[in-house]
Amino acid sequence: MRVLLLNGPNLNLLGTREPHIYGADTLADVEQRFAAEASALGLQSECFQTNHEGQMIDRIHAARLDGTAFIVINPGGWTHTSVALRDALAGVAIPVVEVHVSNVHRREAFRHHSYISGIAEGVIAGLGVFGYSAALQFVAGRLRAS
Ligand SMILES: O=C1C[C@@](O)(C(=O)O)C[C@@H](O)[C@@H]1O
Repeated sequence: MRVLLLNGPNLNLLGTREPHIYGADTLADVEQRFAAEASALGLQSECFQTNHEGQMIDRIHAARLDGTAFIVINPGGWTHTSVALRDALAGVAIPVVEVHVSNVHRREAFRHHSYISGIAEGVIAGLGVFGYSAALQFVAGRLRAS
């Protein structure tokens, strides 16, 4: 069973970007932990980050054909702007967990709306980078049950 971790724009800057909001862990830390935890749960995983919306949409389309059973995605700023990203996720019909490092609901009003939440199985926000691990635990339980 393969889980795909997707990170959108600016998440390559984790660890240096606004650390008071996003913490000190880098994207490499997050991806290494995700791969190790997935493997311990008996899951295959792949991690992908891009700052380019079209590349993200192409990666999501490819997931339809590469055996991806679940997508964990932090869509970054596209959360609040991208109908196209939502359509791509809905179009491939792979279940999705949406993760935000920060508590978007405690931040600026423009972060309160997500185009992704309406097509996600669940949403995690504000748990820091632990949110990725929490998502993975949920996914492992779901895949075990199926
Ligand atoms: O880039 C990001 C990161 C974020 O998705 C988060 O992980 O908290 C929250 C978004 O509002 C923001 O644009």
